[in-house]
Amino acid sequence: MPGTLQSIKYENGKLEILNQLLLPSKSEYVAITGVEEGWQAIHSMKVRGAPAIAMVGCLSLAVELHNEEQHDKKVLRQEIEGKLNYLVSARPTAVNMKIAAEELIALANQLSKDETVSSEQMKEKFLGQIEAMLAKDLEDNMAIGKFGAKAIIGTVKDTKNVRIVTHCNTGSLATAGYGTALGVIRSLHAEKRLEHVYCTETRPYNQGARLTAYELVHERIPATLICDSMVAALMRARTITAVVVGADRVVANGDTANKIGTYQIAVIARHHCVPFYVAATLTSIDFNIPSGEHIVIEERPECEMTCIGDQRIAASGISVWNPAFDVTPAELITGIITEKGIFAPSEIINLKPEGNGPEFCE
Ligand SMILES: CSC[C@@H](O)[C@@H](O)C(=O)COP(=O)(O)O
Repeated sequence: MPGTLQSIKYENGKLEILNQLLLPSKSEYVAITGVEEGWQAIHSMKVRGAPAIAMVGCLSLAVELHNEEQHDKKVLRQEIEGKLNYLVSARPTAVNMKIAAEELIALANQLSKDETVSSEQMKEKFLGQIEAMLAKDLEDNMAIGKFGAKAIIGTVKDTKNVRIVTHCNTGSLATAGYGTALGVIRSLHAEKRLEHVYCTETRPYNQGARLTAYELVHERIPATLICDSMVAALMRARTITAVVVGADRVVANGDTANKIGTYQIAVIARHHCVPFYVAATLTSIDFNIPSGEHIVIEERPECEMTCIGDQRIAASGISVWNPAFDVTPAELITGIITEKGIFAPSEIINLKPEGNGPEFCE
């Protein structure tokens, strides 16, 4: 079993990512030497998971800027804006890259107007900001882990241990480290309150079977893999304390886009009276979108469903619908676990920073 869970390595203008297409059988890093390779790595899913996508995108720009000399601040500003907007286009559903791009473009605008800042200083401050994002994501994930574990432990009597269901991959591989939903599971395990975690395969791309299972085995967390279609049977057969999943985009009314299959798990959880939590950093919240029906859902190639590796498993000639994400409506979500604490979906709007985005009414 390969020995590392660090998906992103960055130092001094050098970026390497763990090629997640090869996991779990091979642990191989690939160098990303600029924005074009960053875009390709995101698009081809060598790196995936909303926070990791944003970090690799921004760091691929950092690599390019690090290695170039630019004496004109206006040209630098234009280059930054153009390349960040290009990176946003690599995958449509996760919002983190878009939010990071907006923040960095605002910083570039401000620095380019500031006459006390030279082009070299502008570049340095800009690169410093990108590097700080990596550290902040890790810190935020640890806070999510603590808040989530405390809330879930609070729902059980005495010192009873908990059983969790999770979907897709939200761990170290999808973030700067530790993870969001998987961070909550890690924290429960660290506090010795986790009896067992059930991770779904996450058809058709199998992030659960390939990546989450890999992380859980690596961390020696007691875990069992199930097919996505087994969640209802599991909830009937065993007492499940809570479901915890991640998010690619949380919108203003608390509706949440996440990996395809999340919605059906939320429906099943409601039927079985199992609390359903979404764990996400504030960088996954899109206040500009009023409700889930407006979220653009990425559709992936047919072959991801019809084949396993090179082997075709579906009857040839059958048509295929392969949306990569679905939307869980706010009313099925018990709480959204963030680095600032746990909020009901209806409270998410209160986290909106002053002046961020248009006002809308529903
Ligand atoms: C902390 S990662 C949260 C989500 O991005 C994750 O659950 C997910 O849906 C990832 O989808 P992917 O298609 O693998 O990028």
